[in-house]
Amino acid sequence: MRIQVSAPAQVCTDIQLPASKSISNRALIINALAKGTYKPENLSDCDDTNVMVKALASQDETIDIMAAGTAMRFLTAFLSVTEGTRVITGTERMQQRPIEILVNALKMLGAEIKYERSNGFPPLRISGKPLEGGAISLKGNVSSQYISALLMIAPILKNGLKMTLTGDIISKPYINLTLQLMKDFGAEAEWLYDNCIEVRPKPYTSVPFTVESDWSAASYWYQMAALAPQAEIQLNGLFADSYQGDSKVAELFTELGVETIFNSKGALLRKTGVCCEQMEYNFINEPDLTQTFAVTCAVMGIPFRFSGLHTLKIKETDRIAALIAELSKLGYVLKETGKATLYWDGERQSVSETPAIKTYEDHRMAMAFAPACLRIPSITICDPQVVSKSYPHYWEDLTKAGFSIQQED
Ligand SMILES: O=C(O)C1=C[C@@H](OP(=O)(O)O)[C@@H](O)[C@H](O)C1
Ligand SMILES: C=C(OP(=O)(O)O)C(=O)O
Repeated sequence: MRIQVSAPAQVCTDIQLPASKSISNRALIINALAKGTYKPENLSDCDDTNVMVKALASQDETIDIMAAGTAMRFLTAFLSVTEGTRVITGTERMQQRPIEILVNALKMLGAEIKYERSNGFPPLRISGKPLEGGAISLKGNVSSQYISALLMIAPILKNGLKMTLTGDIISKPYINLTLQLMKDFGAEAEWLYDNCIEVRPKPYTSVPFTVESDWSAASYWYQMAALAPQAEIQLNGLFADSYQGDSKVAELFTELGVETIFNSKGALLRKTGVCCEQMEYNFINEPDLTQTFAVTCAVMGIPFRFSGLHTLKIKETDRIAALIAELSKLGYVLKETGKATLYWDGERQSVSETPAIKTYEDHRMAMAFAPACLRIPSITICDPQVVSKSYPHYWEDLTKAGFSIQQED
């Protein structure tokens, strides 16, 4: 299926964003480990959270988490300390996303995990049992989800956990998000040094918990505010003092002419008309914002240099290759250096007459490219249903904001 998206003359709207899937999935795991009496409130209704809810409720031998990286990694650790033998699997792409660093760390702690197909990749067969804990060391430069997964089970390990991370730590705000939620549920967990975290053996306590709106989802509305000739967008459920690292988007978009005014309902986005001439940023802490900024800058004609993109190749798709391929259809020639950097120096080429943007089973490709129609007559997005991974009502929200969405054959 494909849709053709075209833009309204201005974007003035009030949007209830989806809840954060990162927070939802952490709250669900921690609440299960706390044997919680309260159910976390305002859970996301996206695919990645739905698979987690289902996995935690089901007694089936096989758990299919589809495309949800957090569910795969968090449940691998959770099942290692939960009685019973289960097989955990996911989509074809999930079976290509590495998990060896996490599996090896869990095995060092005594876990029983076997690869069902290829070494280093899901599906996994896990036989859960109580683990002792202790000191481990693992790479911190591949996915922070491995670290979050280990941290969340640490309070219930007999000796707690002392974790040393090697290499440059990537996606650190997500590790801090995990520590924050753990503490909200009564855990004692702290950074001891820049590369070492200690978690005491102290069981979680069940507490009422409400999930915030998703700042990564908010980024597409910032994009619309930057690209629209006129815009005033109210995003509900966001907080200035957020748990999420992607709240950095508010500061970053000031460079692209959007200011944020926090109010009792959330954040109000307004145009300032003041933009930078070029943008340089290291996305090591906010990898999920890269597509938003690459598309926005290109379409605004702002050359950019984005570094710290090591992890983009192992996400829902190779996001660097996908950005280069799809932005070329809109006439922008992006280049990649060997050093995990993607840049655009202003080079243009002829535009496809009817650009149809492929989404490669990646929700963020669909969500980041659709707003480009604010600067071109219309854009076609292939397989638009991918947005359900994190933002199921994205197209409904665009329609509410005045965009026209036509299904193509
Ligand atoms: O812990 C999390 O909730 C996430 C961590 C990040 O992954 P990496 O740590 O693999 O970069 C991010 O890209 C993902 O969307 C969500
Ligand atoms: C990378 C992402 O998700 P995950 O790794 O959890 O599949 C994402 O949502 O952009």
